[in-house]
Amino acid sequence: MILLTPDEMGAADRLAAESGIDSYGLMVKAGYAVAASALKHFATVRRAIVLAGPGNNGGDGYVVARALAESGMDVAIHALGDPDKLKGDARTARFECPIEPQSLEAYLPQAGDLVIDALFGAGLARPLSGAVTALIEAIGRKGVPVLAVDLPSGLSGATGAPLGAAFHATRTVTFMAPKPGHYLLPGRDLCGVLEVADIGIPMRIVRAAQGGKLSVNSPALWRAALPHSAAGAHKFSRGHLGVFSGPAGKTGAARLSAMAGIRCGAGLVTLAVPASAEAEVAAHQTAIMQRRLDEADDLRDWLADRRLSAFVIGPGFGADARAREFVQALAERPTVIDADGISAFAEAPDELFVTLGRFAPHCVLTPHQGEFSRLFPDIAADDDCGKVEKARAASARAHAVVLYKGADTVIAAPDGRAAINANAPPWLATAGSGDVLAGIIGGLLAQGMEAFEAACAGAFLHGEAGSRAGEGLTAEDLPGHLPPLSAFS
Ligand SMILES: NC(=O)C1=CN([C@@H]2O[C@H](COP(=O)(O)OP(=O)(O)OC[C@H]3O[C@@H](n4cnc5c(N)ncnc54)[C@H](OP(=O)(O)O)[C@@H]3O)[C@@H](O)[C@H]2O)[C@H](O)CC1
Ligand SMILES: [K+]
Repeated sequence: MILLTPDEMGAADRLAAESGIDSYGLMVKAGYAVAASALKHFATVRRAIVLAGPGNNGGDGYVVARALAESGMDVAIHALGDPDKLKGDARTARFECPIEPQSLEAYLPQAGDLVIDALFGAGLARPLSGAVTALIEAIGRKGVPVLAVDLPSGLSGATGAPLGAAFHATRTVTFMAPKPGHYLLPGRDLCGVLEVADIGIPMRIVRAAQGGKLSVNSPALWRAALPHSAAGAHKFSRGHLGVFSGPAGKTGAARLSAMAGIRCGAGLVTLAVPASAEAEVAAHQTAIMQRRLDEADDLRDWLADRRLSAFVIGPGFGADARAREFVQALAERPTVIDADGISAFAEAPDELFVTLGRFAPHCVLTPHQGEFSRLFPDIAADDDCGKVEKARAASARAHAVVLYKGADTVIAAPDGRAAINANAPPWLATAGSGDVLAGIIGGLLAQGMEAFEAACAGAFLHGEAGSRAGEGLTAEDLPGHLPPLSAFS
């Protein structure tokens, strides 16, 4: 599913106008779509209160008010600012609406109301005023449901972060394509249930306006890149994944990665284990192979085996000089660099970026927020930048695919492609869950998938496994609940 930033949506509007599509017609369709949603989902409310802002979002609100009044609903409009100053389509909408707007201050929220939030949408430019903030709080205290037009007012459609206060909507109706702010947190929560209404801008125009190659993560993005298992495939033709274990007492994380890698189809998985942990790992594994590997020299010997097609390093490994040395040796081949593999470079991130820059972008970095801040402190601290832009900037700098974890995981490639993952159930945030994710991606890389597609597919499969395992899952449950890849091809 395509995502458009508010700027790209503006470009789509302009392209639509240039191709002769009437912009007021779009506003009317937008308003009627919101009214239809109100009638369908809030049938029992006593009256609808349209809060209308000074721009085209407000214009949509006047159309909603007219449409609801035509259907027999009791409707009032409360306008922010002077309605006589409305311009263009919003002015037309105001004068085609038979209901005279009252002031915003005159609205006192009552139980039984439905608030239609048409204050600000794509044009929000600064935090909401104190008066609007107080009204949002009063509406919240009364428990009045809110249906937001395009975006809950106060929320940035670009970043998913509120500029100050913002409405917490019950539902949001947006137009043509969702915006990043509908999927990134906390925006996703502030939107409530999201509806996308077709207001008649042709898809060719929507696509032409989409500069940034951003989508919601779904099988459509990576289905064609999935490894297909030919009936007679030899185990080596399905790839060989190497996973690096930590020392004795710290082997669980790598074992989880290894299990996930074999479950998602890698032909062979070998755990590379320091001598101190050999007995511990051997006591746990059956299908996974094991190899003693202590020093970087042992690693270089192992790398002479060209059939090793991908690696996972980081889970439980230890964030030390040895981790740096291993990552530097592994970067020539597709490798998932997770956890300690990332933190090991906290003092010298450029060392990692220079190493990764020597090769094609076939590695995947999987930082959570803390690890991201360690590796990209300046990008992490840029409050003007949303999570998508942060992941993109990090990916370009690191010459690797970056999977920036969280309940709204973002995957970005150095060429600008990006996807927001939205299928993770809340209970997926549990100890060891990230180790499983690293193993899934490693398993897909080992089977020859490109890094961006493997990371997107990995995040999606991880979310699916979490949903299938259900609430109360532990990370051990996840590999066994991975759907077969054939379910998506
Ligand atoms: N194709 C579509 O998606 C269509 C969308 N429509 C709707 O149009 C809005 C976007 O309309 P726009 O006029 O660009 O922007 P807004 O209505 O969201 O807001 C702009 C006005 O608000 C003022 N502003 C901004 N922030 C604040 C604030 N914090 N406090 C007070 N005033 C604010 C801004 O004033 P400036 O001084 O900054 O210029 C503008 O006056 C989109 O969201 C859809 O709902 C079309 O109707 C149909 C096609
Ligand atoms: K709004």
